[in-house]
Order: sequence, then structure tokens, then C-alpha cells
Amino acid sequence: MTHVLQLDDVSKQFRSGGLFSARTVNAVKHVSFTLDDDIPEVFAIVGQSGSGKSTLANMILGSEKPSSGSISVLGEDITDRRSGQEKQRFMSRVQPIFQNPFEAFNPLTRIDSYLFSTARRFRGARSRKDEEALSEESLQLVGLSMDEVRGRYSHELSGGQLQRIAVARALIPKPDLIIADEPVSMVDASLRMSIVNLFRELRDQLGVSIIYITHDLATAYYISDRLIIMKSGEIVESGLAKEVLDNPQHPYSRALKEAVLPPDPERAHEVIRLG
Ligand SMILES: Nc1ncnc2c1ncn2[C@@H]1O[C@H](COP(=O)(O)OP(=O)(O)OP(=O)(O)O)[C@@H](O)[C@H]1O
Repeated sequence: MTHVLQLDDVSKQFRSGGLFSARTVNAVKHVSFTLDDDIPEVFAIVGQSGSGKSTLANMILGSEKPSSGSISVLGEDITDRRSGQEKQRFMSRVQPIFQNPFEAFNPLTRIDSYLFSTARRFRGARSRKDEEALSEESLQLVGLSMDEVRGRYSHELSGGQLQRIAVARALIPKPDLIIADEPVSMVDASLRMSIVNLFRELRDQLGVSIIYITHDLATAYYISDRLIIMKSGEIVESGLAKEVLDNPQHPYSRALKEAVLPPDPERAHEVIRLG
């Protein structure tokens, strides 16, 4: 069986401070987990600020190198990718969605040009007609259309629309895995559920796996199949979302659940709607 993603005993240390006050931060400690190729899923990484979620995401995206351990995507170890071609192939398989859509899109650049350049780079589009067709196909998957996006700039669209466009852009290369790092924290509370629900729809329609990184246990419980809970760089609990949240074992997971979920977790979505 191939794995979409396999992390094996991954750790990351950062050294910070000056020459005489240097200290080591253990941002990620001995993290292992696997996402199987034949079972697309929404996999949540949950933890509070500083728990190591973004460092983990950056290592999976290849922008940080693990200090130890290995990461492989579809059976290929990503830590020793060399050529530009290999990098390009990897990027088409693993696509990111960032936290702040207003920062992800330059205010002076038309939004459609991000879609068009992704279509050229990853799908070999040669004409405007091809770029439009591939962009339209992806926008339709997120409930938008080229007519709503064509010629517009980021300030003319809402945070929710921009984040949907970011998802559409990430879908153009036909990735196997999407890494969404706090994708709804900058989006209006009333729109959050519709965006996170989109991840489940994409899992079912396209068979793409999604790593949903969040500090928000309620949305994670509501949309993910499996989750891991991180604290100080370590996984303190992992398993099927429902089983972990219905019966948390670690004191930290229990405290987190009590802090954010109503007594009846089936009603988690009500809390989310209230924001
Ligand atoms: N480049 C870096 N240099 C030094 N320390 C870092 C660096 N990046 C992260 N850290 C430290 O590693 C730890 C984990 O940070 P990380 O950003 O991964 O956590 P997080 O769970 O994503 O938090 P947040 O939600 O606030 O981004 C923190 O103590 C952070 O200060």
C-alpha cells in the first residue's frame, strides 16, 4: 500500500538568541503519522499557539528541513529532492493554503492571474482559453465561477471568497494532498463552516486528502476523520476524531475539549456558527 504522506520520527530544533544566549527550541518532537493513498481523509493537526503545527506544515511542504526523521510523499523521501524538475513534481502533489488570503494575494495583481499562472506552470496551459478553462473547472469546485473573479483585485472580494479562490488555485495542479494552515482564522465566523465543509466535499469528489491545521478543536471535531492533538511539539493524542473527542485520554486533550466544546459534542457546529 502506498502512503500519500508518511512522517517517521520527525523532530525539528531551532537555535535562537545570540552567541552567548543561544538556546535550542524543540519545535517538533518525534512525530510519526501516515496518510494512506487509498483512503482520502481530512486529517486535523490541533494545538494551541506554539505547539509546533506550522513547523510541521513547513516541513511537509518542504520549506523547512527536519533535524531528524524522514518525510515521504507517495513513497518518495522529500528531504533529498534535488533538481528543479523534482521540486516542481512535488509541488504539484502537495499544495498549500495559507492563513491570510489578503496577504497571499498581492493587492496590485489581478486575482485571475494567480489562477492562470498556476494553470500554465502545473497543467501546461498554452493559451488564455486553456487557462480560463482550467481556472473555471477549479472555481466551480469551490462554488465560484470565472465571471465572478475575472479582472478583479483582492480588495474587491471578501475574505471568504478569496479563501475559496485560494482553494481553487491549489486544486489546479490536481494535488494528492492539500495542507491548509489555519485557513479560516481570518475569515468571518459566519463563513467559516462553509469553507471547512468544502474540505469534506473535495475529499469525496476528488479523492484528495487534506491536512487541516487549527487551534480550533470544534471545527476539527466537526470536519475531520482523524486528528492528532499536539502540545509543546509532541503528539499527545491521536485517532479517529469522534473517538478522541468523545473519550479524550490525555489531561491536555480533556482540558482543551472542556474549554471549547459544549457538553454535547454533536452540537459543536452550533458553537461554530455562533463564532
Ligand atoms: N524559525 C524559528 N526560529 C526559532 N524558533 C522558532 C522558529 N519557528 C518556530 N519557532 C518556535 O517553535 C515553536 C513552535 O512554533 P510553531 O510556529 O510551529 O507553532 P504553532 O503551533 O504553529 O503556533 P502558531 O499557531 O502560533 O503559529 C515555538 O516555540 C516557536 O517560537
